[in-house]
Amino acid sequence: MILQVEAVDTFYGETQALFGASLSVERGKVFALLGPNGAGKTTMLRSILGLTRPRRGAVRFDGREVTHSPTHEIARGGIGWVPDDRRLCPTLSVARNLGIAQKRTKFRNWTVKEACEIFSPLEYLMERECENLSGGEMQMVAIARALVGSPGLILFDEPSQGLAPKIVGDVLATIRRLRNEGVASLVVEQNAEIALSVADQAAVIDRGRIAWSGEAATLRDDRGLRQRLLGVH
Ligand SMILES: Nc1ncnc2c1ncn2[C@@H]1O[C@H](COP(=O)(O)OP(=O)(O)OP(=O)(O)O)[C@@H](O)[C@H]1O
Repeated sequence: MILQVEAVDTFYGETQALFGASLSVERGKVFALLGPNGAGKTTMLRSILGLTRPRRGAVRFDGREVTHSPTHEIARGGIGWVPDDRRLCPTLSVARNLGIAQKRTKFRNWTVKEACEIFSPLEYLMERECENLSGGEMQMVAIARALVGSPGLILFDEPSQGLAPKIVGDVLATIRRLRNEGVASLVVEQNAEIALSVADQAAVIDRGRIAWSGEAATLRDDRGLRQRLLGVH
């Protein structure tokens, strides 16, 4: 396993958002965490990165406990993050945004050039300031930025949000390509159909508790189960 989250309880002040939530992501595989608005998906990602620290439970990345490590150290260890609002430096060029994110880790080390070969349209945008990109282009830059950090695992927060169907297709194809390159992904999505189309394993979170976990194919193929867990067809 590249990531193990074990029975975490995470709070915002006195409000508990995760209740004994556990999940495990296998090396080089895609894991989908599904659930409705406010279920705790983003909180799970924040708990893994130490942005909102779990009060109880443990987070292990690449065999090492990181529950109490500073966020920058967790990221440097090889966890990439693609936040739902992208968080690019708007006045800097694509090249600068990627250049400042470049890191070496024990995992495969990616140069800016190699990351751009995965996302071929980026080559033509390198000198463009990020504030002048379309939503889809920003998402591609945000993924490339995660990749030049040479991660063993990338956390995707709602990667389809606000994107046209064609661009969503490109993002899914990219997640599949990263998988072929041995990079694992944890994809948090409200849209189960989209996430299940790329996932190997999946879990459903409901009001801060993991309600189901198993093979993604089981959820993909069982309409009744999907309906019961997610209220969708
Ligand atoms: N900064 C915060 N302060 C207090 N409560 C918060 C904060 N952020 C999230 N919460 C609460 O924690 C719970 C889980 O929220 P979270 O954002 O993790 O859900 P989510 O599944 O990612 O939903 P969405 O898809 O709407 O982002 C919700 O009840 C939310 O209101």
